[in-house]
Amino acid sequence: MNEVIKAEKLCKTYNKTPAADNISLSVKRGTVFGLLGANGAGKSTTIECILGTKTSDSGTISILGMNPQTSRKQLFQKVGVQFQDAAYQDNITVSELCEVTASLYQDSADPDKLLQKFGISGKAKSQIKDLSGGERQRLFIILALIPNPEVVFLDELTTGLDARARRQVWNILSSLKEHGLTIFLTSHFMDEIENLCDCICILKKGNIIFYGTVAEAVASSPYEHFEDAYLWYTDEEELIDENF
Ligand SMILES: Nc1ncnc2c1ncn2[C@@H]1O[C@H](COP(=O)(O)OP(=O)(O)OP(=O)(O)O)[C@@H](O)[C@H]1O
Repeated sequence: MNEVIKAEKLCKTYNKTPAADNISLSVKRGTVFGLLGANGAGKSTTIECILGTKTSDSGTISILGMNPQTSRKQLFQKVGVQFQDAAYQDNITVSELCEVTASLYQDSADPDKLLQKFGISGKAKSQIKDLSGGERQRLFIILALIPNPEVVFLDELTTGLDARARRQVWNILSSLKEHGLTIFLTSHFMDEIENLCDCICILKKGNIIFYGTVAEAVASSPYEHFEDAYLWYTDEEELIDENF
């Protein structure tokens, strides 16, 4: 099956305000899909509806050919999710958390190898509360990869990582993609999007305002650089100008 994620006419409203308004998207196996938009544009809402952790008001969703609402157990084994601000017991160590996570899956990856790959094997015995922001962020990506997932959702992928760690994460994800992993990510860093994404979708107030490749986004804008084009699509440039 080539189409790993398919959402059609997805709608979700909070107190009569649409957070996702008629969202349709499709993600092919072994590709990286980037969902972009300013704070509050509707990215998390869309992801949560796709994952089935939020119920959409209308529309249809399928992941790996399954309905996320009715096939939660099967999907749990095949879908990895990186949580932001996940609430973990603070006095648990990195290796304990990895082991507990691995025990939930039938075919888990070796946590020690992942810790090594992401450069935090030296922190295996550290408690979660003692990790730096960047180390926590890397740990959250590792936890999402422990299920050996077919598709992984990475929310604000490298927020808090230093330049070297970001490059390292990009390289690891590119190599996992080469091995067939499908990646659905959000990020506020346009260099990251340019580097990783095969296809992007830009949201504004719950609506899709651009869908296609980074090159197409630039070509359909008055700008030469993707970040300028992105700000143009989202009107963030105007907001910045107004503030000065
Ligand atoms: N549970 C909720 N109840 C009411 N409004 C909500 C709820 N969750 C989100 N919203 C609103 O829906 C809109 C979309 O929020 P969402 O979290 O999906 O945006 P986002 O693009 O993920 O933002 P960010 O980049 O800041 O994480 C926002 O206006 C937000 O305030």
